[in-house]
Amino acid sequence: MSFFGKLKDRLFSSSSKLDKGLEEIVEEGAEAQVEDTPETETPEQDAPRPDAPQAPEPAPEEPAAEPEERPEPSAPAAPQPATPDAQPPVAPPVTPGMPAAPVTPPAPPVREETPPRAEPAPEPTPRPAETARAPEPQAEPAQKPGFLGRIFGRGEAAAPRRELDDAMLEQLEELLIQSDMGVETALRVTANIAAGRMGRKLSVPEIKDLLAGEIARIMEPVARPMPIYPKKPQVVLVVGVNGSGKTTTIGKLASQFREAGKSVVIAAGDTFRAAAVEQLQIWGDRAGVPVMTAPQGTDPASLAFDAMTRAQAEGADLLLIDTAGRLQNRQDLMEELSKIVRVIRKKDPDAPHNTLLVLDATTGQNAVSQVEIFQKIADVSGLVMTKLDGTARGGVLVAIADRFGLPIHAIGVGEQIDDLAPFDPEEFARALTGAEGELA
Ligand SMILES: Nc1nc2c(ncn2[C@@H]2O[C@H](COP(=O)(O)OP(=O)(O)OP(=O)(O)O)[C@@H](O)[C@H]2O)c(=O)[nH]1
Repeated sequence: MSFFGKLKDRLFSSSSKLDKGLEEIVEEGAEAQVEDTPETETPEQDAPRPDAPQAPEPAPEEPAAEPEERPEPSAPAAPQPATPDAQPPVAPPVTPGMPAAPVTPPAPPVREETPPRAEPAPEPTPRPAETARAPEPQAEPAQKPGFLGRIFGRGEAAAPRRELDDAMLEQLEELLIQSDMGVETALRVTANIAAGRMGRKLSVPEIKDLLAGEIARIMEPVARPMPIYPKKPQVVLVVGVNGSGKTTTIGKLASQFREAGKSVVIAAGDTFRAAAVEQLQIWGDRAGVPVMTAPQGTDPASLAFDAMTRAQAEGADLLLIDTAGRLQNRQDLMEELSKIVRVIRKKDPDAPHNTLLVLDATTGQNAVSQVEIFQKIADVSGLVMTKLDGTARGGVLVAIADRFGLPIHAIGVGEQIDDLAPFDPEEFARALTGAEGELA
């Protein structure tokens, strides 16, 4: 099984939730009109056809309403020409399109870059929402006749279809909101799906493909591997609430970097919790990477300074610093993090070169407020979303991408050391929606 096949299998179970919801929505208004393909298989040039009588019968429950009252649909879910500028998000050996790294599998979800700091974090975050909106509505048929041929019925058998009207759009919005996609994003996605399709009859697989296309479009701009600089050591500060998966992610990253030929040092910066330090030591052993610890209660900044000194002395490529995640006392945490930063900057004014925020997908919308908070207390440069395996709440990543535009460097898809995968927007969109066809 290919890497991505495996990933898809393990990637969360949101699709089952969406699946069920979509089936209910379509079946609710579905006509048993199965053989009425003539109307649907040759969609006219995309002009909204609110009044177009679609099928001989039975009449749709509600006449398709004017699309105007929806948030302005800006992008037809027109087939994207595979985002010409989309870079392969990560550098796993099996990722198509990546320059075959000299290093062998599994390469870390990182990318070699030249300039130190300065640019990476605040990358001109084109609001993905904006980017997500395709420039202009274009006529679908002209772009993907094969896809439309399939979507609109040619030779397709008995999939129930429902005419796309306002009521159905509202239900779709609701479903997406329930899938943790957030209100704004859900509205935008459904508006884009509606563009040029009002009055058309859609089946569940078609809606999934459309949804997946919209989601992939939102996620593409943020799918970026962690930049790697020629700085020694490159300092990566790892932040996030307790239990989000920081320790595990540090272990997985350390292992991947090592396999990619980098020398790594880990600093166990959550010095107040003995258990956290022990866990990190276990992960360090697994990854074959030294873990610097300090007696319980030591000032984390002092440990970070020592770790920096050691990493510099040893010429280490990377220093991964774990931190505490006690948001209960935000002020303390903020001071602790700023002190760590102040201290390591004495050794390297550009450090930390990356500040990774680790988020737990199972917390749903809570992850959104964690991004907000950590952006305030730390200069977050990128995200890792953990526990996407087996949760039905992966939709929150779409909301986060749409709202914050922070790069998503990697995703956690299990508890084992190699369960850190590069973030692939299309794969993610398919897994989230259960889409199997060509993405619109
Ligand atoms: N299924 C799954 N479990 C994960 C993943 N990442 C981490 N976990 C589990 O989540 C739990 C918490 O992970 P930790 O790495 O200890 O989290 P932490 O943020 O370091 O937590 P503290 O040590 O309390 O600060 C552990 O049981 C991990 O095995 C993932 O991607 N998938």
